[in-house]
Parts: sequence; C-alpha cells; structure tokens
Amino acid sequence: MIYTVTVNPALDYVMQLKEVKSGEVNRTDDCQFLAGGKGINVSQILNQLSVDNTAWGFVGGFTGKELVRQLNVKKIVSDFVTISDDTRVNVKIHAQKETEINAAGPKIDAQEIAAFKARLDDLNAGDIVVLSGSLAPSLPTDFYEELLPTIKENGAEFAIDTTGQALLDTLKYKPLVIKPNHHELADLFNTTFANKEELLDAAKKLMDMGAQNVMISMAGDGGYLITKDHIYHGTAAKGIAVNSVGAGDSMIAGFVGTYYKTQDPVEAFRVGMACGGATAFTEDIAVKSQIDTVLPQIKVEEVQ
Ligand SMILES: Nc1ncnc2c1ncn2[C@@H]1O[C@H](COP(=O)(O)OP(=O)(O)OP(=O)(O)O)[C@@H](O)[C@H]1O
Ligand SMILES: O=P(O)(O)OC[C@@]1(O)O[C@H](CO)[C@@H](O)[C@@H]1O
Repeated sequence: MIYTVTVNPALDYVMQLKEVKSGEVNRTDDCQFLAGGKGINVSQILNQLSVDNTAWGFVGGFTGKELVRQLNVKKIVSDFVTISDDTRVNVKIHAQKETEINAAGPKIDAQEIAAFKARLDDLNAGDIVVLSGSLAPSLPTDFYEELLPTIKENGAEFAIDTTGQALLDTLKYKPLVIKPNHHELADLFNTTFANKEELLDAAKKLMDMGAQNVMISMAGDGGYLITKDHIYHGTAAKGIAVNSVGAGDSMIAGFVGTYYKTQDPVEAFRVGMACGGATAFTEDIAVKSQIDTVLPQIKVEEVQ
C-alpha cells in the first residue's frame, strides 16, 4: 500500500483574472476551491494510475470538511487526524503571472501529533510512504525525520518532497526517491550551476548521502534520473503550460506509483515525467487520459 502524507494540506482557492493591479480592487473571471496539498496531489495522480493509496495527514474546521468532501467525490481514500484548528486556504492567482499565497497552516497539538504517529505502526514491508509539503508552524522542523525510524523499522520505503536542510537530514535513512527541481538542488549546496555537468555532480552527491534514486525536475526542460547504476535524461512533453501547480507532485506520484508496480526506476521516471507534464497542461491535477496522451512523447535516454 502507498500512503501519502500531507501534514499541512490546503484548500487551494484558484483565482483566474487577466491582470492583477496591486493596490486596486481586482475582480476575477473565475474562481474555485480545489483540494490541495502536495501529498493529496500525489494521491490524486495515484488514483488516476489505479494504484491503491491512502491519504494521511491533519484536517480541521469547515475547510478541512470541504477538502475531505472533495476527496470523497474523487474516490480518494483518506484517514486524516481531525484537529481542532482550521485547514488552511492557499490562494493561487492565475493572471499575467502565476502567483501563490500559501498560508502558514493550523495549530496541531501534542495529542493530535501522537494520533498521527500511531498510524505508522500499521505499516508493512513493501509499503511506501510519500512525505510531501511544508510543515505547519506548530510542528517541529525535524518532524519528517522523527517519522523515518518507524517507517524503516516496519520495512517500508519512503519518498520525500521537501527542501533545504530538512531534505538533507532525511538522506541517511535512504529515501527511495527525492525530487528537487534544479533551483532547489542549487540551493541545497548554496551554489549555481554553470552547466549540466555541475548540476549532475550535485545530484550525485545526494546519492552518496543516501538517496536510492534522485530525480531533478526542470519544468519545460524535462528532467534527470540518477540511479545507482546510471544517469538518464527525460524530455519534457510538448504543450501549452497553463498551470505549474502540482507538476512536481504529479511527477513524484508517477514515479512512486510505477515503481511500486514494477520496481523499475527508469520506467517510473518516464511515467513521472508524463504525469508532471500532463498536470502542467491542465488547470487542475491531470487525469488518466491526459497522462496517456503525454506519455508517448517522453523520451528517456542514458547519459552516463
Ligand atoms: N511547461 C512544461 N512543459 C512540459 N513539461 C512540464 C512543464 N512544467 C513541468 N513539466 C513537467 O513536470 C515536471 C515537474 O515540473 P517542475 O520542474 O516545475 O517541478 P516543481 O518545481 O517541483 O513543480 P511544483 O510547481 O509542483 O513545485 C517536469 O520535470 C516536467 O516533466
Ligand atoms: O505550502 P506547501 O506545502 O509547500 O505547498 C502547498 C501547495 O502549494 O502545494 C501544492 C502544489 O504543489 C498545492 O496544492 C498547495 O497549495
């Protein structure tokens, strides 16, 4: 079973307008609430790939109720810990540019945290836990790292989508896959890359530090997969990007869902790239037909 963990989910309030004029009253052409959060987006893609999964995390208040209602409509199985505070609303402004305003997130108390951690005792060998997204401010900065010994002791694997030192601190527990984008990769080592070789050298350092597989995503420029044996480049699908929100989550979902079925990291990377591209080409998270349309365009070649 795959479990997606979104400790700080969100109702995404997606607002469409031609132009935002700062300091003025702006009126939208369209707006909608969508269930959001990095792990929840992963669950949505896993469902599209017909890979059983359960969404874990914390939800609360009227916003949390609406989020769970939307997941139920999409037949996404969830087992959230209900908290007394409200799930946050993140604003996604689609105008002359894409602007995101993400709220910090709710208060989560010690009893609610303990109830969440108890779920990890149900993990079995072969399960995969996908840890994605920001931490609510009341959670300790090493919250993800706190979960890893129990995950590994139960014989499960984990994937993690976070950034900075929080990501580096998880590598000693050997994540199945991590996926920084190329900006996040540079930030990890406080550097910039003059060329592809420097980028790949940095990605290989993450393997040396413990990652089993590393994907580096580069939006419309495709991405790289580093495995213990080789390095691969994947081409980005050709299309009109209408929404970058969730592309990275979709790429992780495509990898984890395919790896769970095949144990083939290269095929998992190819499907991940297709899921990312399909989401980039649609307003919401991609559905199966959109993924299937993009998949044949993804060419993966060994580069080292
Ligand atoms: N404009 C695009 N055209 C084609 N494919 C894209 C585009 N944007 C994203 N993708 C696909 O999605 C993958 C992940 O996108 P990206 O590199 O933007 O991840 P990210 O920065 O983690 O995204 P997110 O905004 O979800 O955090 C890319 O490697 C690519 O395969
Ligand atoms: O604040 P975080 O957890 O870093 O990101 C949250 C978020 O921006 O990520 C998803 C897109 O990846 C959105 O659905 C959601 O609003």
